[in-house]
Parts: sequence; C-alpha cells; structure tokens
Amino acid sequence: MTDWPRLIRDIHDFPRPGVLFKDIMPMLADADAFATVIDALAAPWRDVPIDVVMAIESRGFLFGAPLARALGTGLVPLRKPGKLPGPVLEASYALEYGQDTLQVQAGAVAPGARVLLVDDVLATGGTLLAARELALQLQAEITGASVLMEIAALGARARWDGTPLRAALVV
Ligand SMILES: O=P(O)(O)OC[C@H]1O[C@H](OP(=O)(O)OP(=O)(O)O)[C@H](O)[C@@H]1O
Ligand SMILES: Nc1ncnc2[nH]cnc12
Repeated sequence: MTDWPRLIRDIHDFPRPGVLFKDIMPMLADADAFATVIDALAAPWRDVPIDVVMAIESRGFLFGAPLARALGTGLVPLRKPGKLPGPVLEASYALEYGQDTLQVQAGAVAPGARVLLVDDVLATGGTLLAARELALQLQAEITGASVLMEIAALGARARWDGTPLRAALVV
C-alpha cells in the first residue's frame, strides 16, 4: 500500500503568514496514493445507509465525487457564492485563514435524506459546521462526515455535533 501521507507537503506561511498549509496536490498526482485514499475514505461507510454525499467546494469535490461513486450515492456540491442557479440556501463562516459563504440549491435533497459531508482538510471546523448547517436547512439527516486530514491542534472535533466524524489521517 502506498505511503500516501508522505506525499502531503507542509508549506509555511501560505496563504497567510503564520499558517502551516497542508498541500495535498502531490498526493493527488500519484495514482496509487489517490486510489488508496479513496478506499480509505470509503471503508468506514461501506455498510452505512447513505443517500447523498455533500462535498464542499473546491478541494472537497476532489474526494466527494469519487467517494460518492465508491459508495453508490448521489452527489450534492456545496458551492461558493454565485456559482449555483437559485434559489439557494446559504451559510457564512470563518475558516483558519479567512471568511467565506457556502450555498446549496433549495430542494437539493429530500427532507430526511441521509447525508455524508465530505471535505479534504478539517482545520478549525468552521467550513464543516457551515456544511452541516446547510444540510440541516435542507432538513437532511446527517449520517456523519469524512475528511482526508484532520489538523487536531485546531480543535474542530470539540465543535462537532457527535455524529461520526472520520479522518483518514490525523496530524
Ligand atoms: O476547518 P476550516 O478552518 O474551516 O478549514 C478547512 C477548509 O479550508 C479549505 O478550504 P478553502 O476555503 O481554502 O477552499 P478550497 O477548497 O477552494 O481551496 C479546505 O478545503 C476546507 O474546506
Ligand atoms: N492548514 C491548512 N492546510 C490546508 N488546507 C487548509 N484549510 C484550512 N486550513 C488549512
């Protein structure tokens, strides 16, 4: 099996001074690593009923789409403002190095749909909590969340809602 974590680079002071940025691009470019990572993300959910993967723009799309295929679910993208034709629901949030807003199309899933939230990096958790808020606005049932990498020192897990939160790698 590929030692994929070694393909994630630490970049100091990006995109802002003081941030240690985890650069996943070399890992994505490696065929074995990418395949291993998608398998690892899918493994905890194989026997869990899930209707839809909700993936967060933009790096979350890189994992959400293949994960949805691996699990045989639908895919609902949560997008940055101005990308989705309306009507849309939205949630604004702070992340490790800025502020942003996510949107989802109203009615994107039926009330009660079982949703898995997917992103690449869990840092402060602001982004994932905004995704959760959108799922709740849609009256979805949050089955859990999956991320490639959790930066544990930033404390997101303590802010999470208690549903299963899986990380393929914790640093
Ligand atoms: O846990 P948090 O502190 O909220 O940070 C995590 C988020 O930060 C990055 O997104 P970014 O907004 O940089 O967008 P990108 O995926 O388009 O690069 C990353 O892809 C996560 O979505
Ligand atoms: N330190 C970090 N590295 C990569 N992506 C991030 N998103 C938020 N914080 C991040």
